[in-house]
Amino acid sequence: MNNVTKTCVLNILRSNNFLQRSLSTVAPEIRIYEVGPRDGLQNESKFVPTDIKVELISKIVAAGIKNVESASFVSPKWVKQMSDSVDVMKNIQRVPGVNYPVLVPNLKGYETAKQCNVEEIAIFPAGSEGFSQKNLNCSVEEGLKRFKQVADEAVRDGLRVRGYISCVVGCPYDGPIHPKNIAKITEQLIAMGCYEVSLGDTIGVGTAGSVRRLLHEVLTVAKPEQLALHFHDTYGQGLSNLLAGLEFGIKTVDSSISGLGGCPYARGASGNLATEDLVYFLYGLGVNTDVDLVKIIEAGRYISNFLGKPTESKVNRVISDRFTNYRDIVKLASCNCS
Ligand SMILES: CC(C)(COP(=O)([O-])OP(=O)([O-])OC[C@H]1O[C@@H](n2cnc3c(N)ncnc32)[C@H](O)[C@@H]1OP(=O)([O-])[O-])[C@@H](O)C(=O)NCCC(=O)NCCSC(=O)C[C@@](C)(O)CC(=O)[O-]
Repeated sequence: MNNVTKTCVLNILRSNNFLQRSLSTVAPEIRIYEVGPRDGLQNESKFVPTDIKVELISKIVAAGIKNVESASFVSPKWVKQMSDSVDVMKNIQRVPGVNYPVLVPNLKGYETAKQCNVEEIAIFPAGSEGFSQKNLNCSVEEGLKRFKQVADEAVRDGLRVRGYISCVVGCPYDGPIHPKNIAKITEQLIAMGCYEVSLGDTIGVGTAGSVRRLLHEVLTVAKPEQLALHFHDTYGQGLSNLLAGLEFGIKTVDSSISGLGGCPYARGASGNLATEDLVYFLYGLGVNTDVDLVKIIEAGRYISNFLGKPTESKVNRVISDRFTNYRDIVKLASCNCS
């Protein structure tokens, strides 16, 4: 073995030890925050009728997911797919203990959200100037001012406020984004009263390396329990990015049924990390999840069939119908196929 090979092997062994040590500190429970009915559908050109959206939400909840972002009170001129959000919120059968948050861009959207008796809203400044202009028609600073007005009202009304930051690693218009910029916005969102800030890799360019660099910076202003990870899977890095994030003690993960998703104002953005792939991955880690993968797979097939396109979830694609009990899939994911 030459010296270069020896160094490589040593580095791999060291990183494996590090991985095992850090995985033992991974929380036994992970909170899954489903964004499919909003982030997943907003980019679909075929209009999804209200009853299909409502049925999708109900199937996801029936599978055991407790947080389902269900609608978006943005301008219908900007995102037509979300134009029936009031009807969606009025028609879902709310199950006690389940959180049905909605996206809100400004005070006008907030007033509509309030009329729908929501308990949690999400505000969503951009991490880059280019994306802010395209997505919100204003600068990052103006966006933050606007979102502070919304957060002030919501906190006063006793609602929970979640913050997203988009383009936390890279922007389709401005290129790479410095982690310090994201830490600064995170700090501002927490000061506005956000109980959690979801770090959005909107165009999915992140890697385990860039996610680590980002988290090193953001964790100087926030605790792990104040953060969530939101990865689009454009370059197939979603799960490895997630593993990098879990090593920092973050316990909330956003995902989208069937891997749907993308942003109409972010060129090149593809779907989010698929919920089916996430649940299978968590089974394999032995992380406690009360989610029934068989039912989640059914929900993914339901919406993919409606949209008339194949699922983006690898797990959904390969798990055959012979699995009728999610415990069999847990065994498979744990390599315990007796
Ligand atoms: C922010 C605005 C509204 C500014 O849009 P604007 O055109 O600058 O708004 P305006 O204040 O000038 O108003 C223009 C018209 O829109 C109406 N309007 C204004 N607001 C609303 C509202 N809330 N609901 C209904 N109507 C509204 C308003 O009443 C007026 O109507 P008019 O007088 O012309 O008839 C617009 O840019 C917008 O809606 N943007 C949102 C776009 C969007 O939803 N993008 C996808 C979100 S996903 C994302 O950001 C990333 C994330 C969160 O998923 C994380 C990740 O993936 O990384």
